[in-house]
Amino acid sequence: SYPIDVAAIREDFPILARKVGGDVTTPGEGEGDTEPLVYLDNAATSQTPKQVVEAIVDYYYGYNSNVHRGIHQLSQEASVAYEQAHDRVAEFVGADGREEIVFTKNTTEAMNLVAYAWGLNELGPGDRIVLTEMEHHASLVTWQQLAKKTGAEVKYIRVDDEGRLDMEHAKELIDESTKMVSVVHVSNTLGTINPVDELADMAHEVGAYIFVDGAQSAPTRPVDVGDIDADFFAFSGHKMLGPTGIGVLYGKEAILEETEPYLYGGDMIRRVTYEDATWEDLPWKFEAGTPNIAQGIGLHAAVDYLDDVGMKNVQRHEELLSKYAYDRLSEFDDITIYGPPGDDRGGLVAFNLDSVHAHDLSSILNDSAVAIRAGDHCTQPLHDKLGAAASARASFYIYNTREEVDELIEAVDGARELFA
Ligand SMILES: Cc1ncc(COP(=O)(O)O)c(CN[C@@H](CS)C(=O)O)c1O
Repeated sequence: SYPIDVAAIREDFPILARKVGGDVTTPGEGEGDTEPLVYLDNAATSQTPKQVVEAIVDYYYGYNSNVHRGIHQLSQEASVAYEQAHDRVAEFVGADGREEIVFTKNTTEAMNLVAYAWGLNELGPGDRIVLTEMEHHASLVTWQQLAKKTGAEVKYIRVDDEGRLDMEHAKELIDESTKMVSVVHVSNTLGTINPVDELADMAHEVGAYIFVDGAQSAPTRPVDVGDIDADFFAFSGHKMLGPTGIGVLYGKEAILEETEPYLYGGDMIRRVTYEDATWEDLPWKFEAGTPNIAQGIGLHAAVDYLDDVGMKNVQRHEELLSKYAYDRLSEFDDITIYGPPGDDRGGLVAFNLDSVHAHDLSSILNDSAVAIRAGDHCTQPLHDKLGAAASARASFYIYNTREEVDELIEAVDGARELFA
């Protein structure tokens, strides 16, 4: 049975009562918007509950100020709130404390921070970076380009026909020359849930670090970075009920302590002379300039909201919806679904309807007020491997229902008839 009271949850998301189908040049519901929205693009970005918006409004109405600088009360209140947001996120992912939690713009920036603050100094010819064939461009392109700059080499763990990692191949690739293993926890295209704890052991056995891309896992299941033994773990606030403009890099304190910053400026320094500078304590050393304060406070509220729902309940809800969608899509022999079976995947299903290009399908579904994603989902090499220029993807979250999956199927049926 579904563990979440979706009707109650949906009350917290005004946008889910939206009607669509009208003019797109004027933002928000307007004339011609008559069809109730079915939002199934949560892997791209989730919706935002009132509680998060109100936390941000409270900040701007009540204690907006710059952090770590002013002595006046507003600045102290803003600083306390911003620091407590770090503490709350640390608790959410099982980090030891705020020293291990760097706020970034998003997952992409968190990846680049490690590549350029750690990788540029540590990697060179003869060193190996091990990725997987299912990596998102945020990690794949980042490490690929860093390898070009440093002379390191990149190797990709194979993905099998069911969309799972070939762990024998992983063992082969993760060798003594390996310095970094960067792997997506839950694939945003296949829905595959990777054995990141096993991969962490393999990396540590050869003295390498592991970077876990948690963009699709932190929002959708309990995460404990200690259990995984991740050296780095990244995720984005906008995929977990938070605002855009806030992401998180978790890093083991000892590693962050010995890593030089790569963005310089105010806030991240302790003492500056004309000759040199010394750095602020963690995590501030990695947060140069005025941070996204309101967004950090919004993320704090999002984490509180998710914890109230319960991450095990979030995971279960997603698994049930995803399996239901997988089973219903599997009823058709002209639909190709990518990734593992419906009972062994995260809360998303990427597929193609044989007779209809994914973009056309998405456009037709949009005509039925069903919002899904179509394209390569920032995994172009994976799509090349799948032999698909693009795919359609439905992705679910805590406010979606079985009835919405039925609407998806009905709209796909309609597209089939249109192109039959
Ligand atoms: C596994 C994974 N890793 C990194 C990112 C990047 O997150 P940012 O907040 O954009 O930095 C994403 C975001 N994937 C979106 C946009 S391509 C999707 O529709 O699938 C992701 O899914």
